[in-house]
Amino acid sequence: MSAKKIAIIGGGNLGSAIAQGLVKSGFSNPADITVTKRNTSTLADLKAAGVQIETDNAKAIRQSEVIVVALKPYNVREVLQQFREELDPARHILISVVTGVSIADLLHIVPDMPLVRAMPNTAIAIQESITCICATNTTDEQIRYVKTMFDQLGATVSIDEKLMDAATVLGACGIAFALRFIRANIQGGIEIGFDVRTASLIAAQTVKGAAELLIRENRHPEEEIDKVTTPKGCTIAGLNEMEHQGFSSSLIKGISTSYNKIVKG
Ligand SMILES: NC(=O)C1=CN([C@@H]2O[C@H](COP(=O)(O)OP(=O)(O)OC[C@H]3O[C@@H](n4cnc5c(N)ncnc54)[C@H](O)[C@@H]3O)[C@@H](O)[C@H]2O)C=CC1
Ligand SMILES: O=C(O)[C@@H]1CCC=N1
Repeated sequence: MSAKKIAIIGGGNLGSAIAQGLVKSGFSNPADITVTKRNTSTLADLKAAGVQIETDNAKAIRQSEVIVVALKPYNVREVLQQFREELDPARHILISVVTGVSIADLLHIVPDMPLVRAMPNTAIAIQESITCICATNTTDEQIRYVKTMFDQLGATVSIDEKLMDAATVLGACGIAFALRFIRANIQGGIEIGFDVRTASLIAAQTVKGAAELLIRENRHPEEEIDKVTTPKGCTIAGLNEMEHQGFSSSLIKGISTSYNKIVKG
């Protein structure tokens, strides 16, 4: 269990998912986590789990050593300005999970801070995130701490900051892309005869199995696809029809559109 106290500034979708993961993993004692939000009514479950809920960011920062900033990109600068006097480079580590706001931008507001940019996804709530990280002004001990924390909440990859926007699309937006793929499978499953609950279970477990084949066995997708596609069989017939309809192309174009949205606005 982590001895450090953690403040999560912005208890929205991602901020509260991080708090849930920290509690579930046992990495932090719930009482050592403070989540802030202006309207705290949506944080009742975290409160019931023993997490401290606050509206006062300055107070949360004063009582913590690790500060996770989970604010929207458009208000992070303004809110960070409001509590920057509370941040002490000798005491605090700042972790920003904010999309598209660079280390240079953040250091402009809070100079000299040990700073980590991290890009997790919402599966962090159940310790299944992939979290990409990069850091500046951090000691080896601080970066080890942050990596250990995110390792408890899934898997961690250290990347160059220039890949952070790409990490956002592939890892964080990727949850929505994967879920839309599963939803389409469920809709197809219902059309060919399953009730929605059974179709959902089969579709989700099948995607989980496919992912585990890659993660655990370190295989290339096409190697596994070859094992499924019987010559003249139904899999290759379906796959080819999907490709004629632009399946891979639409995914690649979607990924590149998401990326351009971050980079070009
Ligand atoms: N939702 C996701 O899957 C992911 C989001 N991100 C990034 O994480 C950040 C947060 O995203 P979400 O959680 O989706 O947004 P959100 O809008 O759900 O959460 C932001 C929270 O900050 C709160 N807030 C606003 N002003 C505040 C203040 N002065 N003090 C304390 N709290 C304040 C809002 O009430 C809101 O609950 C964004 O920068 C987003 O791009 C990154 C990866 C994944
Ligand atoms: O859609 C967004 O802008 C944020 C960033 C990654 C996931 N959600």
